[in-house]
Amino acid sequence: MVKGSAGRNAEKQISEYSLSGFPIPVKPARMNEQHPEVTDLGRSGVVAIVGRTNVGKSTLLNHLVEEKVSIVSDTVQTTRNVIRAILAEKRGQLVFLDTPGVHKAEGELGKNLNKAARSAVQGVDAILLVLDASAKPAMEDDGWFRRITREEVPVIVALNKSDRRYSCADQYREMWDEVKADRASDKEVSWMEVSALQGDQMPELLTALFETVPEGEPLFPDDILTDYPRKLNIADVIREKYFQRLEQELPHALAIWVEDIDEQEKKWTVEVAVMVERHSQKGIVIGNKGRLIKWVREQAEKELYEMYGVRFKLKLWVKVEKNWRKNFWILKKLGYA
Ligand SMILES: Nc1nc2c(ncn2[C@@H]2O[C@H](COP(=O)(O)OP(=O)(O)OP(=O)(O)O)[C@@H](O)[C@H]2O)c(=O)[nH]1
Repeated sequence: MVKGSAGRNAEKQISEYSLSGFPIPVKPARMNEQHPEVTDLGRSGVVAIVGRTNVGKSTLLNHLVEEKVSIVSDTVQTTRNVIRAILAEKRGQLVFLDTPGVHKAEGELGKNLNKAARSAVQGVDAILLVLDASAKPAMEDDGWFRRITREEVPVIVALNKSDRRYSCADQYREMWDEVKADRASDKEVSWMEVSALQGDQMPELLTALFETVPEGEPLFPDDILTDYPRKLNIADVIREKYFQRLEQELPHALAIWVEDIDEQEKKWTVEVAVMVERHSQKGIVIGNKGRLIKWVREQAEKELYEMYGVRFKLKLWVKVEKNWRKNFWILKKLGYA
């Protein structure tokens, strides 16, 4: 199991990711035999990046992860959160979540924001609250401050856009003090003045994040990291072909899942499960005399050849999974069902 004070959170996260149908094993922590209190594992955790719109969350994330990242996909979601990026390096692994729904709710204060905010930060190991230090604090910032007084996990507050001459950093600190007093909270947060645009304090922020998350095995094994975006992409191409041909007829619960890629120099053989819910839907995705599935395979192989510059052999297996819908619902959110 994942070690560390926030270990339970990480376990919870993993079970949520696993819900999505992907095998995300949790390996036991390796202990250092001479110093059982020390592990050689590095640190890994899930970080929610929150803050009102336009404060620079995306810019900041892009800068933090640079090329070291495996961007999973903009559309890869768990039931609540979008995995925007996974940063894997020798210090460990940081899984960054974006928070769909929060942006939309941000304009409407009160209940909606509160609900979205609550779900955005639930179960994570650390929260990175991004503020625009070059603009006056807004009601939404107050909302976020209030929310984090209630969170037990560590919070780093990034006062972004510190490259701009006009700074409201002090006003944000005052607002935080007021919120704390109002809530009788003794919550401590770490403050950092950064510029995502210019990259100021980005290495320091990354170090702070690594120090904040628990020690433990990486949340995502390396092979999943390399394979994952490619698998999603191949699944997307196949799914798109089905969409082109079926449109209305498409079984509601159709999911494409790439199970395996065997990379030979001249040809990649890919095992693909085409998941449907009921036996009656099997015929639809196979088509009369297998014509549809053949067409989908050929079209997808052609497109993938153009994309990757290597020949593809797609092996499409239609599978009926009675309980697929539950998974499908999640997969749909994951962006490839
Ligand atoms: N001067 C300055 N501009 C910045 C900085 N960080 C981001 N910006 C600018 O602020 C604007 C918004 O940045 P985004 O990264 O899109 O903000 P966001 O918080 O992801 O926005 P939403 O997706 O709407 O929530 C862009 O024009 C960025 O170039 C910074 O450190 N300094």
